[in-house]
Amino acid sequence: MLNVSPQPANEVRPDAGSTAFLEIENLVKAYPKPQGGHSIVLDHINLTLGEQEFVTIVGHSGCGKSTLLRLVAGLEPITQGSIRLEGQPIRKPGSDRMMVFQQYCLLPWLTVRQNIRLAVDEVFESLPGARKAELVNAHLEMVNLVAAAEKYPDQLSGGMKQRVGIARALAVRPKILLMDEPFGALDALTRSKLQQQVLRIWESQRQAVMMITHDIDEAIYMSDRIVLMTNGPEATIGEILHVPFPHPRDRMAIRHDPAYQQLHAAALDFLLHRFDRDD
Ligand SMILES: Nc1ncnc2c1ncn2[C@@H]1O[C@H](COP(=O)(O)OP(=O)(O)OP(=O)(O)O)[C@@H](O)[C@H]1O
Repeated sequence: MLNVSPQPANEVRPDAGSTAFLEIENLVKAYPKPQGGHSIVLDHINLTLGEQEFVTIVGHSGCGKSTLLRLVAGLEPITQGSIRLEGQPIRKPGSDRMMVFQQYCLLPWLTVRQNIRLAVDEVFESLPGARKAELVNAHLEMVNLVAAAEKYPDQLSGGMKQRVGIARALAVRPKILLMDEPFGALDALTRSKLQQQVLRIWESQRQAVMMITHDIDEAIYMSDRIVLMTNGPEATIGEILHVPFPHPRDRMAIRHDPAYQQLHAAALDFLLHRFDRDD
C-alpha cells in the first residue's frame, strides 16, 4: 500500500527532483486590533515549495489561508519571518506571482481578448505587438476560449470567466500561480471540468502552484501535497499530506486506490476531529 502518512509540519520538503524555490520561514502575520494591541492570524508558518510543485492549502474558514496567499503575492507586509522566491525576499507584488480569485475580477468593459492582452501589455511592455498577440492567442487556445475571444465578461458563464482569469494569469508567465478557491463559485459539473482542464494545463507546463480549497477531493485530485492548517487565531501548519499519485492523473482511477481513501480519511480526521470548528 502506498504511504500517505503525514509529514511533520515543520519538516516541509519539496518533492524529489524539485529545487527549493519558494521558502516561507517562521512567517508571522498580525493585524492591529481597533481597541489596541494585535491579533496574530498566522503563527510561525514554515513551508518550502518546489518550482514544479502543486500544493493545496486546506483549513477551516477564517484560519488565514487567503492571508497566507496575499503575503506570498506581496499584497501585504509580513510581520515577522520571511518569504523568499528563488532566494529573493518578497516585498511587493510582481508578475512572477499571479493570483486567480474566486470572484473573477475581469474588467467588464473589455472583451475576453482585451482582458488578457491588458495583462500581457503591462508585463511585456517592450515585446513587439505581434508577439503579444501570439501570447494572447496561445492562452485563449489553452483554455478553449478562442470562439469567445470578442465577448464581454457579462456574456460569459462563470466557468468561462474563470478560464479567462486563469488564461490572463498564465499569459504573463508567472513563476508561481496563486489560486484562492478558483472553483468555489462554480456549479459541480463546471467545477469538475475546470479542475481537469487546469490540471491538464499544469501537467503540460509544470510550474509552482499554491491553491486554496475547501474541497478535499479537489485537493487530492490536483495537488502533490495538501497543507492542513490549524484553526485561527494564531493558525499554523498542522500537518502536510503527500499525495502519491503520479501525473497525469485519472480522477476515477485514483478514487479506487486505497491510498485515496486513506488520504481522504486523514484530511477529514484532521478537520473534523482534531481541528473542528463551530461556526
Ligand atoms: N486586513 C485585515 N485586518 C484585520 N484582520 C484581518 C484582515 N484580513 C484578514 N483578517 C483576519 O484574518 C483572519 C484570517 O482571514 P483569511 O481571510 O485569511 O482566512 P481564510 O482562511 O482565507 O478564510 P475563508 O476560508 O473564509 O476565506 C480572519 O480572522 C480575518 O478576520
